[in-house]
Amino acid sequence: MMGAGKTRVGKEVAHLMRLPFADADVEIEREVGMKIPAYFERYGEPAFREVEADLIADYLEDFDGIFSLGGGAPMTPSTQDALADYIADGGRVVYLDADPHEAMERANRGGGRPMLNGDANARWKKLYRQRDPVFREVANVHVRTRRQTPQMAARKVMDMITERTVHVTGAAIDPYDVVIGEGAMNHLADVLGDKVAKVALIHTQPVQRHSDRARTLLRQGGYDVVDIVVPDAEAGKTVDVADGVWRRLGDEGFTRSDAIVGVGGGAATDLAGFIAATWMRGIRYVNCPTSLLAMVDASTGGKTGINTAAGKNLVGSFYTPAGVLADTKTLASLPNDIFIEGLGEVAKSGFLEDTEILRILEEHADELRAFDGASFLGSGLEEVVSELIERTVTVKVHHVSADLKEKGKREFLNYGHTLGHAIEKLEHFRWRHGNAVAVGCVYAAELARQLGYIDQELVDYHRALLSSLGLPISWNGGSFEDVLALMHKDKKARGNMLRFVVLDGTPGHMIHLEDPPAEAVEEAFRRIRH
Ligand SMILES: NC(=O)c1ccc[n+]([C@@H]2O[C@H](COP(=O)([O-])OP(=O)(O)OC[C@H]3O[C@@H](n4cnc5c(N)ncnc54)[C@H](O)[C@@H]3O)[C@@H](O)[C@H]2O)c1
Ligand SMILES: O=C(O)C(=O)C[C@@H](O)[C@H](O)[C@H](O)COP(=O)(O)O
Repeated sequence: MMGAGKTRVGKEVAHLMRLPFADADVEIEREVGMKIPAYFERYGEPAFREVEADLIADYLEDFDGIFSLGGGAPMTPSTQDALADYIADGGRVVYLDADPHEAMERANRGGGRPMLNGDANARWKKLYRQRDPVFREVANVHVRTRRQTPQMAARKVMDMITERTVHVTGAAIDPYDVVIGEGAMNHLADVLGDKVAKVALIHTQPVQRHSDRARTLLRQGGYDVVDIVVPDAEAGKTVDVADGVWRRLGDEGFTRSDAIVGVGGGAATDLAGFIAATWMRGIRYVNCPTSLLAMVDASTGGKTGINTAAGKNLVGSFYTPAGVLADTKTLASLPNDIFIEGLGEVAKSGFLEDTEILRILEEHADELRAFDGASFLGSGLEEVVSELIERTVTVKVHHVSADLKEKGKREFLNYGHTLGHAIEKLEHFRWRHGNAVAVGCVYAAELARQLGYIDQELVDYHRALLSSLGLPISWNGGSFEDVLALMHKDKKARGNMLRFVVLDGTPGHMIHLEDPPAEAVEEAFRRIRH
């Protein structure tokens, strides 16, 4: 809208992002050789809109930078089409949604606006009623800037236009988005919506500073926040901890109009999702993953659960979140070893579907292995990691969308997990999940080679890639008998039949392997012991 600060904020964004800036009105005045009010006076609005639409079409084609449009421009149908094409090509169209009173006041102060001739405030309000729904429709980024300085608004715009979003949909899934980027957590209130009253913020102690931020955002959004700190890592994924949280929800009077927000690594988001799935048979929840592994895998797809004496993740439910906000700012506090662990699931997704992931991992192995949260934000590595998160989540979403309840295709996401979960259990969860999965992928590759599905070169490639990332490729813990017993309890097993997922030929081609010969299962195990 007029007075929203498009030029001022646009210039700030351009400055922050070191991009050129152009203002449609300034460019039109240059082109027609006169001021816009004079042009309106002489030729009328329709002629002006024509010039404007042509100029905008040219800029959308050729200009790489931040381009500020006049408030009336998106009302022209040809400009709406041009903006839709621009978005289809990956562009961002930002609706800068300012406080109406502030915008009106600014618009009047400037003067020289032909659209506000007469009673300026009444004209502004009328235009707002006409334009607001159109702006919402044509923009793919909606930035609310109430009570923000131009610098704050610019920072918010920059964060939001550099975000990546993966949309999740499919049979029996209420569609939701996985938003990846610095500041993604700012969407919390938008995702929870205005029907929710109370929010239980479930998190662990090591991510306190991130849950503090979530709490502030929730309170600003008008929610009543109940802070629930759970034991860290796998110690939080137990029935006793779940019981403690259920009691707390009962004491606080949580009903079906309330919600859960999970902040933390995969263990915390698995537990938070499980609580949401079970409390009153299901309430709304949003995940804010803070570890790489939780961002690329655990927070999305709706597998929620806890561990029991019988094994890892054996109790749980498929229960889809309302949204996932993977705020890369949180990675600044992530220790190096936990970051590297997350690369285990990233590599897994490369093997199973997206070979570009493997290429990126190879190219950036040294930087990834040396990850340091303190220097991560704003570094070149942040862009690489954001792309890896987006690609890995996309692989996950392909499988989840096609098969939420894991009847077939989704099982491919379990590459490396049949042995991986057994290792975790036998190591009493002192081994991190992603590390166990890395060894599990080498095991699955060895098994596939035993049975002639892949060649030695691909097995060697597994070892070379995973170790270049700092991931383990062998395990010398429990006995084969112990491992075998646990692999029989894997959720892919049927009756007494072991089932695995393995590669067939090359990365990107997964198959189910049912009841493989016992000698091959054991020989592959021998080969991961060094
Ligand atoms: N539901 C699923 O689809 C799915 C998928 C993959 C893994 N998982 C589960 O996820 C868990 C593994 O997740 P994980 O690797 O995140 O482990 P985790 O949750 O145990 O987190 C590892 C450690 O990192 C800390 N941490 C997390 N983010 C941090 C941050 N930004 N700064 C500082 N410390 C931080 C945690 O508090 C914890 O101490 C396992 O339980 C696994 O079974 C679930
Ligand atoms: O989402 C899935 O499906 C997966 O299998 C993803 C795995 O990477 C993840 O570790 C999951 O938690 C494993 O689930 P489980 O059913 O084998 O416990």
